[in-house]
Amino acid sequence: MNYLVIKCGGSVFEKLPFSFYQNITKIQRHGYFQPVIVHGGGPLISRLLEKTGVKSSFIDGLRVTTEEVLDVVEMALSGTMNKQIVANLYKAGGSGFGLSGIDGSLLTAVPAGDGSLGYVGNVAFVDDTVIDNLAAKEFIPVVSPIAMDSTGQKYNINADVAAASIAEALKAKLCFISDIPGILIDKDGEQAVLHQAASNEIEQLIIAGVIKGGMIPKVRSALRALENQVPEAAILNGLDPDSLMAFAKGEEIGTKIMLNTEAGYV
Ligand SMILES: Nc1ncnc2c1ncn2[C@@H]1O[C@H](COP(=O)(O)OP(=O)(O)O)[C@@H](O)[C@H]1O
Ligand SMILES: CC(=O)N[C@@H](CCC(=O)OP(=O)(O)O)C(=O)O
Repeated sequence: MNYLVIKCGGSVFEKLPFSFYQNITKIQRHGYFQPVIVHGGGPLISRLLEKTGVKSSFIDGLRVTTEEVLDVVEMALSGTMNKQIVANLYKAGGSGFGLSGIDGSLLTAVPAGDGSLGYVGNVAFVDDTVIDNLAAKEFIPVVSPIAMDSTGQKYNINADVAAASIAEALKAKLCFISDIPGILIDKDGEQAVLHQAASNEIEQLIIAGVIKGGMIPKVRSALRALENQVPEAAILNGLDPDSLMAFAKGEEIGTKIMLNTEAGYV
C-alpha cells in the first residue's frame, strides 16, 4: 500500500479549514495515497492541565510527564482530539478509524532520554499490520500518540515522534501540518520561509535558537525518518487549504527536510 502519513498538529487543529478533511478523503478516493493521520493536541492538553491545576513543563519541546499529567494527556488525545478528527473526516465523506498506539499494540514504547522527562516515550516497534488491516477495509487510521511498553505501562509520545516512527514502518511519505508556512528564519530583518533544510543547517539553527520549542521534535523526527527509508518529509501550513494536496501531488511546498547527502553536502 502506498501510504502518506499526515501529522496533524494541535497548534493548527482548531483553525483547519473543512477542505483539509475533504482533501484527505480525495487523496484516498483518487488513489494518490492511503492516508494515515497521526495527531497531537498540545494546546488542548495545556488548557486541561491549567484547568485542573496540574503543572507541566517542556524540555526541548517535550512535555515532562508525571502520572497525573499522563492521565490528562490520554484523555485529551485519545478522547476529545481523536474523536473530533474522526467526526470531521465523516462530515467530509471519509471513514476514519480512531485508535491510540495502545490499541492492537500498534506502538510499543520505551522510555525516552535519561528519565528526567518522566513517562515520555519513544517508539521501539510499530505493528504495521494494524494499519494494513484498517487500510484494507478502506478506513483512514487516525492515531493518537499514547503507547505502552512491554509491561503495559503507558507513555506520552510526542506526536511528531509517533508520526515519524509510523512513516518509517510504512516507508511512507511524511508531512507535518502546523500553524506556520514552514521553518521560519530571519532574512534581512524579515521572517522568511526556508524552502529546503538539510541536517547540518537544522542543527545549526537549533544551536542558534532559531529553531526552538515544538519545532525541535518536528525537525529531529523528520531527519530520523529520512535516515530510515522515509522517501520525503515536509513541514506544511495547515492554514493554506492547498498545501496538503500540492504535497500529495509531488509539488515542493512548505519546508522540505533533507539529509546532507541529498542536499549536496558531504
Ligand atoms: N524557526 C521556526 N520556524 C517556525 N516555527 C517555529 C520555529 N521555531 C519554533 N517554532 C514554533 O514551532 C511551532 C510549531 O510547533 P508546535 O507548537 O509543537 O506545533 P504543532 O502542534 O503543529 O506540532 C510554531 O507555531 C512556532 O511557534
Ligand atoms: C512528550 C510530548 O511532548 N507529548 C505531547 C503530545 C501531544 C503533541 O505532540 O501535540 P502537538 O503535536 O500539538 O505538539 C504533549 O504532551 O504535548
